[in-house]
Amino acid sequence: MTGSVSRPRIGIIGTGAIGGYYGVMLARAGFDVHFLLRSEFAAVAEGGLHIDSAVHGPLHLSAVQAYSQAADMPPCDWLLVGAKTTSNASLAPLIAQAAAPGAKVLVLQNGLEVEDELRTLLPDSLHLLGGLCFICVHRAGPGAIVHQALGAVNIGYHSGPLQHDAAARQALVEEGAGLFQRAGIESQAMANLQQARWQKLVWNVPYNGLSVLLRASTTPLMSDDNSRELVQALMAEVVRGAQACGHELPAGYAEHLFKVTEKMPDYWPSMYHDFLHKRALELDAVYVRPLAAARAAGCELPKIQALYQALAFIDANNR
Ligand SMILES: NC(=O)C1=CN([C@@H]2O[C@H](COP(=O)(O)OP(=O)(O)OC[C@H]3O[C@@H](n4cnc5c(N)ncnc54)[C@H](OP(=O)(O)O)[C@@H]3O)[C@@H](O)[C@H]2O)C=CC1
Ligand SMILES: CC(C)(CO)C(=O)C(=O)O
Repeated sequence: MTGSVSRPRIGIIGTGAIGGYYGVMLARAGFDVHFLLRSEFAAVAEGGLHIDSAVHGPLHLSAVQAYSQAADMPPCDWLLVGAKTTSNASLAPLIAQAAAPGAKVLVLQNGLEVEDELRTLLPDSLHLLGGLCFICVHRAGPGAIVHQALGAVNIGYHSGPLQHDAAARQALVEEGAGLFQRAGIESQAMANLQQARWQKLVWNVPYNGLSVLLRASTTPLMSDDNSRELVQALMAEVVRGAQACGHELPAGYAEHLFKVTEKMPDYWPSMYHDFLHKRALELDAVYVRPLAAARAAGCELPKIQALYQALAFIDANNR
């Protein structure tokens, strides 16, 4: 038995900052949420999930339906993937194990083409969607998540049984956005997932990489003339790359994100946390694939290329 249409069963594949935050919000809204964990399983099964949120105050989900094996999870109607892109290939069998027939798999990750590898490894009967999270969250300890700001999730359809039925595809994406909206989270259905992914890269390409390269969070990056100029130049290259690939981003989008960042609390992007904890950096998703896509469209992005080369060196020497 899966959940009902009005109360679908939701599985979280990878309960870190993103998976934990959205999973807790959905559970608090009354959804039947099941959490797959790895290193933090024992701590969460015993003590629950704690969110220290600057927006909602302290939140505690005490009775967490926690699993250390996907095979033990009940069949889920929606699966939210909250692990890093660097582990996608190894996640595919876990997703398939936890999926109800015809389930919707929503990949809550940054980067370009992150669904492509998963698609080849998942059954054709599963819908694959991408979700772009505009949020500042990080893990502070086992089962402990800090939510500093924002929270919206924009969703688009990638592939699956509805690939050739635009109206049904749109309805499914709206159903996904509706889950988040019912949990008080802003969520929009995006008509074009690839464009939405390029749009998100306008933020992640400069700030994720520069935080690692310069060991600097957003406040110092936004307080220095040289780093401000570099952020703007990198943003402009992402916009150019997107354009070369056929995605005209909304006018003034880079300027808008630059201003949003000036108003954000001081923030260390998720790539910096990976660097700090000696985990693999999401370089393929955030740099390699956008660079390759732009190059294939005849567009070189030299500043992003240089940033990537420096990060690849740092990543190789950090593990
Ligand atoms: N943090 C943020 O503010 C934002 C993050 N993003 C994107 O969201 C994605 C997730 O990032 P984030 O939440 O920060 O990452 P985290 O490192 O906090 O969380 C990843 C989680 O996945 C778990 N995991 C990985 N592999 C498995 C597995 N095989 N079985 C079970 N659990 C597994 C990890 O467990 P373990 O502890 O064992 O490693 C960890 O709990 C990334 O693509 C990131 O770029 C997007 C927007 C904002
Ligand atoms: C841009 C930001 C900080 C929130 O909008 C984010 O989503 C990220 O860290 O990837």
